[in-house]
Amino acid sequence: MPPCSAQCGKNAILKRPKTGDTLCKECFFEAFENEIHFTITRAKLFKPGSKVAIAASGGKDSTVLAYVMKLLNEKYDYKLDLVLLSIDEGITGYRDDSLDTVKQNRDDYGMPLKIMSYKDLYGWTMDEIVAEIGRKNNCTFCGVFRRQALDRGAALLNVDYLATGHNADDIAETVLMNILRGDLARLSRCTSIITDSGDGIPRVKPLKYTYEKEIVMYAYFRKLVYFSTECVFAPNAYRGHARVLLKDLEKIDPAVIMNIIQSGESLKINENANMPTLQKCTRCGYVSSQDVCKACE
Ligand SMILES: Nc1ncnc2c1ncn2[C@@H]1O[C@H](COP(=O)(O)OP(=O)(O)OP(=O)(O)O)[C@@H](O)[C@H]1O
Repeated sequence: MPPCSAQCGKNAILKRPKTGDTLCKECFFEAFENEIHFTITRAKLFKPGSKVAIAASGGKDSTVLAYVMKLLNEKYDYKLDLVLLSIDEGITGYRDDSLDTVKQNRDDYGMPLKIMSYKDLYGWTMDEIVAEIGRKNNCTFCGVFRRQALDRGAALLNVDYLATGHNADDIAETVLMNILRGDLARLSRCTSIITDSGDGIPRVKPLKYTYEKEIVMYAYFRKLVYFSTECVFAPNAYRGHARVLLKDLEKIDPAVIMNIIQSGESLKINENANMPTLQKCTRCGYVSSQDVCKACE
C-alpha cells in the first residue's frame, strides 16, 4: 500500500470508498468521525443540553451511530444526554438475537437502554401477525408499527430528539424508490436530515452522508460488535430493486450516492402537484395521510 494520503508518515491500509483516498487506520477514523461532526454542526442537529434517544437495532448503522455519537459528544462537548431505544418486533431468530447485541452495546458504551415491544404496545408480535396474515405486506405493517413504537418510546423517555442510523445509501435508495413510484410527497421530504414525526419529537439522521461501505469498514477496524443477519421474513421487494440499481451504479462511480442525495435535496415539487394532506388518525390520533392510519387499519 502507498503512504497515507493524509501525509501522516504511515502506510495506508485502506482505500476510502467515498473519496478514493488511501489512508491509514487512524486517519480514516479521523476523516470518518469529522465528517459526521461536520454534518451535525452544519445542520445544527442538536441543541446543547438536550436528551437524545438513539434508535438501536443492533445492526451496523445504529451500532456505529451510538459509538460515534458517544465519541463526538465527549470530544466536542455537545453536552448531550444519550440513551438507547430499541423496538422488539417479536421476530424469533432475528430480533431476539440482535437485542442481545444492543444489550452488549449498552454495557460497552455505558448508555441506558429502553426496549419497547410490539406485544406490549399492540398485543401482537410480528411472528403472530405473519402467522395470521402471511408474508404479503408484512414489511409494510412492521415498518408502520416500528415508526409508531419509536415515537411512543421517545415520548416515554422524554427525549428532545430521536436519532436513527439511516445512511447515505438508504437515503439515495429512498430517493430512487420515490421517483420510480412517483411518490412526490415522500420524495419531497425523504432527504431532510431533520423530520418532524408529528408529535413534536424531531427525528434526525447524523449518518445521512455516510456511505454504507465506510460504516462497515469503520465497524470492522474499530472492532465494534454488531448483528448482521437479515430479517427472517421477506425483505421489502421494491426497496430491494432500488438497492440493486444503486449498487450497480456505485460500481461505475461511487459519487452517484452523493449525487442522488444532492439531486433529491435540490428538487422543487411543482406547486400544482397533487399532494396528500396530513391529518390525525380518527382512532389513535397519530399523524396520517388518511382518516384511519395504516397501523389501525
Ligand atoms: N427494532 C429497532 N429498534 C430501534 N431502532 C430501529 C429498529 N429497526 C430499525 N431501527 C432504526 O432505523 C434505522 C434504519 O433501519 P434499518 O431497517 O435499515 O436497520 P437495520 O438494517 O436493522 O440495522 P442498522 O440500520 O442499524 O444497520 C436503524 O439504523 C435504526 O436506527
